[in-house]
Amino acid sequence: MNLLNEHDTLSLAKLRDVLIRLEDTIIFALIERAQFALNDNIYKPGVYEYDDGFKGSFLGYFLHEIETVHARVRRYTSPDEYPFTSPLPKPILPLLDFPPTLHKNDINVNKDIIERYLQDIVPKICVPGDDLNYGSSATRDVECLQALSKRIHYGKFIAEAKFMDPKEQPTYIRLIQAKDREGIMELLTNRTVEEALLKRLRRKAMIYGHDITESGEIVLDDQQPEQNQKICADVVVDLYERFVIPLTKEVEVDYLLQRLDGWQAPGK
Ligand SMILES: C=C(O[C@@H]1C=C(C(=O)O)C=C[C@H]1O)C(=O)O
Repeated sequence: MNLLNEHDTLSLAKLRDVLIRLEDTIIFALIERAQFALNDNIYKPGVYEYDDGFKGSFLGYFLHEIETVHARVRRYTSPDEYPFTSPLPKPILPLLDFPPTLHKNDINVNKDIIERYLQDIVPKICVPGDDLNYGSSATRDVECLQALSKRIHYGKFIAEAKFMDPKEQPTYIRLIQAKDREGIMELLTNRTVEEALLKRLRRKAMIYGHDITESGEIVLDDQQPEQNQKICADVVVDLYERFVIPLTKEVEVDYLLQRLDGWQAPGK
């Protein structure tokens, strides 16, 4: 997808559209996970013994294997990040001329995201207990984590777009040079966008979380409103409010703090 605007810099509007689309991905991934019980055993180390000596939980093993494949494959498209000794084929698609850090970690699930997902989200969306669907549960966890990680790491692109806004750039440069984390955070925060997002998310979670009949009615049981919701809208809103948005902004600030390293403003 082309995320550039008419000046060939990243378009903030297009990036925001991507984040809106990712809301759907995340809600549906959570709905998929919520079909299965908590299955705590997949999060405990020592339940299985792995052939290759891996120590950790079943989910940890699963993620480790998946990320290894991603890293192996990705070196063809982002060779700068993988200092392998053998020469690598040139990427088929030319990489956009962004700072190399923009490409890093865009798929890797990081520790913070995993911890908060396991402590805060899974116990709220799954019934406690064990239905022995370990493979299915772990697969859904991987999908949730990848979607969350992607969304949160999009903060780098968002931050780049904000930095390239000519009206804002001088202020960003001043704050970055002063290493003023709070000032950068304040400048990149857009409360109107955040409020609109949370409202939209609640409606989406409510709508996507209900079945719809062939004539288009939403199946609601007034006697048991909780029972026929596949996912609780409050949990999804809370997830974004306390976890997804703050981490995205953290990524934005971290990205901007290193934005001037080795950079010269055009024309200087
Ligand atoms: C992502 C952006 O930056 C910030 C983070 C937001 C988010 O994570 O949803 C929303 C608005 C901004 O406060 C944006 O401006 O769109």
